[in-house]
Amino acid sequence: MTSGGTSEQPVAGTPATHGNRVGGGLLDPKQLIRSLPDALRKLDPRTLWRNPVMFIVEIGAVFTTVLAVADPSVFAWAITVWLWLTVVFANLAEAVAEGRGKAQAAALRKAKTDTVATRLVGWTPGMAPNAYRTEDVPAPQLKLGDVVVVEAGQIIPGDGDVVEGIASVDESAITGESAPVIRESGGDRSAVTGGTKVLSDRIIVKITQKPGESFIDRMIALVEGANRQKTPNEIALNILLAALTIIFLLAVVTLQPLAIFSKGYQAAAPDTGAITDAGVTGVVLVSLLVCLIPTTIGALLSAIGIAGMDRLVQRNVLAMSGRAVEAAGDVNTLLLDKTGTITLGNRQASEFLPVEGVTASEVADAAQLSSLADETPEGRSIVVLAKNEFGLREREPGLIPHATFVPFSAQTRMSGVDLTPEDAGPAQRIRKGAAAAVMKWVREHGGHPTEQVGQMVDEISGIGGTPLVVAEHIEGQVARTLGVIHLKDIVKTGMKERFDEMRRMGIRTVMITGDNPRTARAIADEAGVDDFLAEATPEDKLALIKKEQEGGRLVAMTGDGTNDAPALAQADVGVAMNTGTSAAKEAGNMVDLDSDPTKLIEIVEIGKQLLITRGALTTFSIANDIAKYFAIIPAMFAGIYPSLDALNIMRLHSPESAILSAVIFNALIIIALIPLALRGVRYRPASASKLLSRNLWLYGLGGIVVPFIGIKLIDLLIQFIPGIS
Ligand SMILES: Nc1ncnc2c1ncn2[C@@H]1O[C@H](COP(=O)(O)OP(=O)(O)OP(=O)(O)O)[C@@H](O)[C@H]1O
Ligand SMILES: [K+]
Ligand SMILES: [Mg+2]
Repeated sequence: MTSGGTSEQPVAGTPATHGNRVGGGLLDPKQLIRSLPDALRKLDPRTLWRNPVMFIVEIGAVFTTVLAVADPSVFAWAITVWLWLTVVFANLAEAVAEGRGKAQAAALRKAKTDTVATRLVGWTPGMAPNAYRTEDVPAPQLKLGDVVVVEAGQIIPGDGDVVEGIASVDESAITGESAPVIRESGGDRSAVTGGTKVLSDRIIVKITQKPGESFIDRMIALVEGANRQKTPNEIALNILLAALTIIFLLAVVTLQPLAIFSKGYQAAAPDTGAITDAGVTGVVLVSLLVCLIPTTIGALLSAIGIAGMDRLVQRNVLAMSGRAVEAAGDVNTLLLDKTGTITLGNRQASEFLPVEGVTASEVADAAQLSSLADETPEGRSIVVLAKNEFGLREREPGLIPHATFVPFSAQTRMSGVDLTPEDAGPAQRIRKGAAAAVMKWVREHGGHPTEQVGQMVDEISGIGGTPLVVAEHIEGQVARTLGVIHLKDIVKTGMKERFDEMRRMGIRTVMITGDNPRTARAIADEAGVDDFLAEATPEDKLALIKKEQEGGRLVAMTGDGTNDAPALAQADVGVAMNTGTSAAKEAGNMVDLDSDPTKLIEIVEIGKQLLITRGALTTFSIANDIAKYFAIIPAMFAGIYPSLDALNIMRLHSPESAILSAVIFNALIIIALIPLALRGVRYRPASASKLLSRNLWLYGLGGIVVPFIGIKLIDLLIQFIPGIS
């Protein structure tokens, strides 16, 4: 059932005009307060142990609480309070990061209204509307493989693929984009999402979701961070942080005999709040430990990961795994398919070119006949052009007796029809498709494609068009080519600039297409990709990805078709277009709701930003801890070894105030860095080594200088607290 291909099809790639939830540089204090209950809940050791650094701080806080109760002092209680605050601040970072997805989850839940579906019983493709029965079932009861009909004004009851018809659909419930999109059977724009609304026409949809596993369900879980798992990189960093924690634990423990020995050796030295004849007090030991272990990055690590995912959601990209986001940051090669990705994708027939001895009308007639059951946009456009230019009637496929339609496949790269006339005349077979495929078919049936066909094919290819050769084989004769159909497709605007940007980021772009090498070259040149692969079958795409992945290189791929699915699954970053087929969406590890293939540039940027932010804050955290070491130790021991006084460059008020200041600074720096962790370090295209050295300087040096200033300022303030010596 062809509904005509003349409908205006919106251009994929219009960026979503989502509400700006990013916020400015500063953290809204209200956000902190709102997330406080969640942060307190996260104090539960059963959840906190997953974060080894903060878990140690919590154990330390429990320990100093016991000590402060047993032997109360202003100092002991002040330290205890600030240790607990350290853990709460860390939890707060994570809770705030998670909280940002909550509003969106609530909006998505609203889209999950329970509709009633009209299920078709005994339906087969091409069946007339009165040949099957319908029944009403509640949407949640739909099973995988059920077929439903959805008409204008109705909500689509579940995720699926359009198997018949074409409709405009309002997907704003999931994309936030109010412009309607076209969903149609046959092509690469067949997937529909439950909860979206059909605005016009009528479509038959085959349900592809299992009950309770809808796209919206998964989206909700995703934006809420419900099933977020640590990525391998995060786990590795956590192990490193845990190892550092153990090293510092040992360092602090060995400090004790040193302190006892020193105190005995320098018998004349007075007791201080930090060191007595019994050695360093428990409270001070814990404080030292907490200051030295990498609490800053330990507190912010998880928030950085969640924020990275969230930044993608804000760009209308759903990443199914954190690992994919990280991989995006390290991508070396980007593979894009041609039709619908680099070009607009509504390849339309524009001309029927006959070979000598054949009329254009004859080519049109054969082309139309062979396309009657062709549900691809190309096939439909051929039927429409033949009708408009030659007045050929649209023929219902069911009305032609003894016709067997041969559907298009990416492997054969042709489609057509086999006709057996009723009057027992010779059988006729018509094929149309990629030049190489059809010419091979002609030769296999005794024919010889003329040179003229080759010239026409080259001419169309040379200007970036897709030539479809039309051929016929009548029983008892040799096959012959009738002519060529010119399919026109347009390269999307702004592609060259985007690919230039990719090149600056160090990413190689490769276009892959099932089209012939000439067309491929013309489009590749116009779009400005680095390389291309033509006449690619799905297997070729997969093989290319595997080859690119050799030696540990990471490959990203965008695609929308079922024939892209194997490649999407193999790619390290597989971005499926939301408009694509369900198979493509299942295979990839990201879905772009805007169906904009150049979105990969932003995805790569966000991935890089995530990696850079994590690296920068790790550098800052470790530099920070080293600085604290030099702030506290001289202050502690200066009373015992007056000669150490030369090292005591910070001139802190007393050992006690030095330690308390360091603990307070250690806690406050977490809060101060939450906005940076959530927003991410700024990223501009540059080589990886340049970025690395720049960040080492900035965050390494900053990490050393900032605590000196911060601790000094806090020390100046707290010396006035009564009870602090
Ligand atoms: N409906 C059709 N009937 C016959 N031949 C077709 C049809 N659609 C496309 N073709 C031919 O088959 C070739 C391969 O199609 P395929 O969909 O695999 O790749 P493509 O659309 O050209 O490129 P891409 O991989 O970028 O989508 C096309 O280049 C075209 O020559
Ligand atoms: K620390
Ligand atoms: Mg295609």
